[in-house]
Amino acid sequence: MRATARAPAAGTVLNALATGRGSAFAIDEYVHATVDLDDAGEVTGEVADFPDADTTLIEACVETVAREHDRDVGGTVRTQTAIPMAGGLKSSSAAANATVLATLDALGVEMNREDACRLGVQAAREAGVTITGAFDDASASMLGGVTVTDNTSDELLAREEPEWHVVVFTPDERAYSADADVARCERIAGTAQVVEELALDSRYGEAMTVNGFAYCGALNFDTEPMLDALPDVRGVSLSGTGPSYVAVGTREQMEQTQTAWAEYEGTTWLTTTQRAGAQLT
Ligand SMILES: Nc1ncnc2c1ncn2[C@@H]1O[C@H](COP(=O)(O)OP(=O)(O)O)[C@@H](O)[C@H]1O
Ligand SMILES: O=C(O)C1=C[C@@H](OP(=O)(O)O)[C@@H](O)[C@H](O)C1
Repeated sequence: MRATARAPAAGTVLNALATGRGSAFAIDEYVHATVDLDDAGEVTGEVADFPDADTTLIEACVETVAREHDRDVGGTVRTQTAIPMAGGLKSSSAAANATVLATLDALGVEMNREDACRLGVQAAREAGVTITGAFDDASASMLGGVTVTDNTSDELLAREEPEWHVVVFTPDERAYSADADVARCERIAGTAQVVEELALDSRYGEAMTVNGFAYCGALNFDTEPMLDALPDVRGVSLSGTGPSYVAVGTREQMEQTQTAWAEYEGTTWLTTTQRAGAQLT
């Protein structure tokens, strides 16, 4: 019983740590998962090229799906990706979604993608890799496009399919979401509510930029990369709890921003929004 799936990474419009409400958009970069099920009783995870990576999340995803469908399984789960872990680009949500879809397929059971996504969120909570459950990031990755969610109830508030060019800058350091200073984020709840109103009004670019300045302040990240991109882009923000930054706009605007960001140490790349979401492969 082997199955494979892929799920896209994502960038942030609104970080949910302040209010529990968040918004994210899928990008055209993927985490691939391969699930092999047997009757061994134990699930073992592996991240390709990272032998020391924490595999708790992907193992929890296989176990959560099996439990939900009253199955007692063991086996292996392996992810492969070029997306950095703990980079703010939702590799954890993408890894969970790809693993959940592959596990469902290996078990031969069907489930709608929104509910499948909620299983991955449940597993992420169990694995302790998230603060709010991150249904915002998980839904963007599972469904594609941009989503706005309430992570306190795992409810989808809005979803659209914008076509933006995207540029990403990932400094070399890492920032685990579970280590973020939530108390500092809660102090900017008023600003986060303004960002939510902009997002629910489909003003995603402006929402992103307000989110970026507010969360750079709360989480102590440099605002300089945002200033480099402004005023010419549609939106620019710190992604998630950092350290990556994302900007959206036209291809030409993204190329200009990439040139500016190439001056920093780290990796920059151009991509686009992704509208199809996670898929079996
Ligand atoms: N590609 C992956 N394969 C397996 N597990 C992953 C992967 N990416 C992230 N994770 C899990 O998620 C944790 C990092 O979560 P988080 O800090 O939210 O990262 P990100 O911002 O990249 O989503 C890792 O410690 C690991 O448990
Ligand atoms: O753990 C969480 O609840 C969250 C983590 C953040 O993302 P990253 O995992 O990308 O840092 C944030 O953007 C999201 O809204 C909620």
